[in-house]
Amino acid sequence: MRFVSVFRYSGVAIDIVWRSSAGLTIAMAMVTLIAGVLPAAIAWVGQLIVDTVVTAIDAEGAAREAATDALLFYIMLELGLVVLMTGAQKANTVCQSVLRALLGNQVNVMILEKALTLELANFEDSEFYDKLVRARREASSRPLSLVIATFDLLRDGISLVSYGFLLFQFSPWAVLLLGLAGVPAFMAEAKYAGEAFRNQRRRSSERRMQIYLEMVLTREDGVKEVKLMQLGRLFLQRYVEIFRRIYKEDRNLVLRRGFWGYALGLIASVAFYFAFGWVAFAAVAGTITLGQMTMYIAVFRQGQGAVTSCLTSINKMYEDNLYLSNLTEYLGHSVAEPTGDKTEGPLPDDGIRFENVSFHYPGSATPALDCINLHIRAGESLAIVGENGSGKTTLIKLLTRLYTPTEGRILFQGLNLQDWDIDALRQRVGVIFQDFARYQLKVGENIGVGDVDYLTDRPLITDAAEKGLAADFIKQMPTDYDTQLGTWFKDGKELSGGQWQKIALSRAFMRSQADVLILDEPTAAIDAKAEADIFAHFRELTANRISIIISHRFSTVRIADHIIVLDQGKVTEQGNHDSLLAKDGQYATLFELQARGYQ
Ligand SMILES: Nc1ncnc2c1ncn2[C@@H]1O[C@H](COP(=O)(O)OP(=O)(O)OP(=O)(O)O)[C@@H](O)[C@H]1O
Repeated sequence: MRFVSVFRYSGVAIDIVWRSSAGLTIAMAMVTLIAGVLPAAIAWVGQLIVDTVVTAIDAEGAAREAATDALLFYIMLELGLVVLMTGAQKANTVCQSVLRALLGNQVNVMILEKALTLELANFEDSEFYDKLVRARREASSRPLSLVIATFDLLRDGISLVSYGFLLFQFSPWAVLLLGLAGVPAFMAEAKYAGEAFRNQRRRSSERRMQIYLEMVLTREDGVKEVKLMQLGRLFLQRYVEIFRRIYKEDRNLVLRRGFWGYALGLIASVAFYFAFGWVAFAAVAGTITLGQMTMYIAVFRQGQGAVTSCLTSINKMYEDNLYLSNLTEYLGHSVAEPTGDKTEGPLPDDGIRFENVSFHYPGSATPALDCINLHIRAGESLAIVGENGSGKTTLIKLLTRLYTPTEGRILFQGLNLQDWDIDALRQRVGVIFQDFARYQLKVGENIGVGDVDYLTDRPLITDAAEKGLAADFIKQMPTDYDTQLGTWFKDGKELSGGQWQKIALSRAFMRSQADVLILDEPTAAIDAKAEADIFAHFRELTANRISIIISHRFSTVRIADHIIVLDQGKVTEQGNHDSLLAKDGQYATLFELQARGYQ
């Protein structure tokens, strides 16, 4: 039955909460139990009070005195129970506040730890990425909210059972009436909450588009084009259209839900006044005392309140389940086995070999790389040229094991990349991609992250900055290497595109120990003179290492020992600059085109 599904993730949520703090979870469970039983106990003592008052009115002498003593005792008892009850409620709120902070952190850490184990491909999968973003967005509230709703449901369940127990003494039919009167509203709520839950799930991609449009319209990197190309109205219109579609569905649901909630709520009211009359006439007939009458009426009213409260909890649980299903799917995502434990290869001087390597991006029909065979010898510099989309960056991604070849294998020092310990492999390879990171950190840290072991090694960082030609402009910054970069944080300095590239290049120069250094079009925004200087440094640094450069500038490419031309994922030509010119093929054509442009 669908209703049972509201409990589906309660176990998961309780487990997460338990791991945040076992003590607080137990405390919350105890408090729930107390808060569940006490209302019935309070109603029961209320009955004793009224009956004792009636006895005291009728009694005289010693009997009256005994009755007033008893009355005093019951009032004190009632007071004690009420104090306990409010204490339990307060303790519950306190536990929730403390747990909220602990739990938010716990869930966020779980999400981020998982993110560290994921592959690049996961981040490029839109649905999966959406799960990650949504999991993070509501991490601090949802698991606790589900636990609270579950506990509230239990508390109301316990209250209902204890009310039932009291009512049973009046008549089993009254218990049945209390139960049955709530059923229609219960069923309707379960149905509509379920529908709302499924709607939300189905709309996930529309919501994602809205979030994306919000981002483009409000973030600094999108705003420039939005203004200049006058895209604001268009995007806003799309945003509103999505809202309208969603709103229409939601409005219909809210109207139906409201109507049935009212209609079925009437059944509960009729049932209550029927019970009222029944109990009152029983009191008039003398089958129950005045105290019992007050108690049964209170119990019936509170019982109906508990039923309503159960409905609210179920409703919340559906929403929270949506979140938890997202979180557990994300956390349960199976991660490819970390392969390999070797920290060096059998042939240290063998360099890198691609043997019949092909690669398809997930869901793509055409291969991004098609049967690549390549040998990069130790100490050799390689340049890769080719048109946009020819597969240059993909080749680097395979070499750094961000992806695994679909066919063939890549060997480094005579050992298949898959057999390398991933950390050992990445220690040996330094790479700066064209879409390098611009960390909103200090300048020194932005360079130091090139080798985290030397994150704060100022002499090394200064040296790397000199080689990357960043040192000059860093010296002119307010607090040189301690200057905050970017616009996100206070006193942050924004850099020009070329300056950011120089920072990224300096980061590459931190990797002075790496065996392979790769620059993927890192100099596009850098002026020609600076580029020549940087490559002179790069050559110096990589004299005995493998260096790989992807560039569209032939002035850079021509100095490489070996050049390959990629075209639609295939190596179409290879050799050095002179031999490729002599071949008079694609390389020669591209070279001439560029050279002519400079004339
Ligand atoms: N993450 C990805 N998912 C799916 N396809 C991709 C992905 N990245 C690249 N591709 C596709 O793979 C092919 C090769 O892309 P790649 O980025 O390797 O080209 P490139 O030669 O580096 O191009 P450029 O000179 O523009 O940087 C392209 O057809 C591209 O559409």
